[in-house]
Amino acid sequence: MSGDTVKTAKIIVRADGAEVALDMAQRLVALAQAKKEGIFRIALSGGSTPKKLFELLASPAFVARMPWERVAFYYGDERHVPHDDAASNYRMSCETLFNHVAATEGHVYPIPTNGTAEEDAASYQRLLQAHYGAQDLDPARPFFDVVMLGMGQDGHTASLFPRQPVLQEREKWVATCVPDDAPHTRITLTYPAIASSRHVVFLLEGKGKAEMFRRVRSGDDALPSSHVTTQGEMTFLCDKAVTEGVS
Ligand SMILES: O=C1O[C@H](COP(=O)(O)O)[C@@H](O)[C@H](O)[C@H]1O
Repeated sequence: MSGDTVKTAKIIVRADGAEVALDMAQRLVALAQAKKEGIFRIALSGGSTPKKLFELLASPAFVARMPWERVAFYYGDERHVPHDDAASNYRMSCETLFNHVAATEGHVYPIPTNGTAEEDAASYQRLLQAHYGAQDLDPARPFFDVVMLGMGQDGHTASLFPRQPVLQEREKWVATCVPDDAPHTRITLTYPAIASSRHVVFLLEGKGKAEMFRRVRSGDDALPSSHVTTQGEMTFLCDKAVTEGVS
């Protein structure tokens, strides 16, 4: 496996957000179809960027092509709010995708938010460990087939926010984070859990992401996104506005 970092990641540029979503949907279908045995495990990103992708996956063309019965959906991060809250990543994914595709029933694993944040993070870690079949991650056996990530305008990814202790976490797979300048306590995959992947794909669109993308690619260590690694391949899937002016 490649063992990519953000510096070695491939950059793919598409015309606009619709083309980014189409590329990602096609990529997910191709990877899921290519995996002939076992469950295809995807960690979804939150925020607004993946909406178009989720809607596309719920469209008839993709419903027909995705081998849903072999696909399991997890979450890279969640706001610690009830699942019906407007800020919930799970709620957004249900409204745009899961409520429309019956075949996903029983294959979606939301981060729980009904206990304390610490309890819910520990509970999600136990679920991942049970699905992995071990307490410790083995670099030779990545858990996720695909981890989808976004990037905030402060350089955060998943809910790995600047200046927060979660950035030093190397043991837990799932941890809490209280951003100092963004709403909601968060629950997030940690760096080692994200690294336990065959593919990491950053989905980026809009000129608001250009500056952070430029800084991450140029190795700005202050940004949480700069420290993402994977045991497999990493790709930045961007629209033109993100990469304009970035070498
Ligand atoms: O808070 C979050 O922000 C990032 C970026 O979100 P976007 O709205 O700019 O797409 C997202 O990737 C993360 O999952 C989310 O919880």
